[in-house]
Amino acid sequence: MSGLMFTLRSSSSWPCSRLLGLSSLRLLQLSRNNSCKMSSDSHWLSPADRDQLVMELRATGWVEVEDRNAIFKELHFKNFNQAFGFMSRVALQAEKMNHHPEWFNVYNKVQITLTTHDCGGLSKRDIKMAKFIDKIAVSM
Ligand SMILES: C[C@H](O)[C@H](O)[C@H]1CNC2=NC(N)=NC(=O)C2=N1
Repeated sequence: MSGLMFTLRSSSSWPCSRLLGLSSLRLLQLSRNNSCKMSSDSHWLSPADRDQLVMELRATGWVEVEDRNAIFKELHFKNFNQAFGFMSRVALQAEKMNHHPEWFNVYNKVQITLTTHDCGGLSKRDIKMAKFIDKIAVSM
């Protein structure tokens, strides 16, 4: 079924989102989810796939972020050199995938949060990046 396409002309006092009864955040989420699902590489995760894959990542120390559709892990290395070397490897992979972590480093610790901003939540890219991170971390 083709989507209903229409143009809303907002009056000076009523922005479009109010006319639809939708908050602007919800509109943003809907548009992002659509762009994620419609993206040519279809990285969108079904709820069932998401739950299964996140459960597998829990086994290697990933946890779900409470108020976000994201996953988090804290990694510890022998020293800063090793931590930074790890981050360099992940950075190259992030550029290759065009998918970048949210991360924080202090000395030998690296805290990583993965989510797909274009989708407003987890996508297959996050799973792929998490598995890459786990692989590199054990090789350091
Ligand atoms: C313009 C650029 O391609 C996009 O912003 C890419 C870059 N890296 C990204 N990284 C992550 N984690 N999520 C994204 O949606 C994303 N989008």
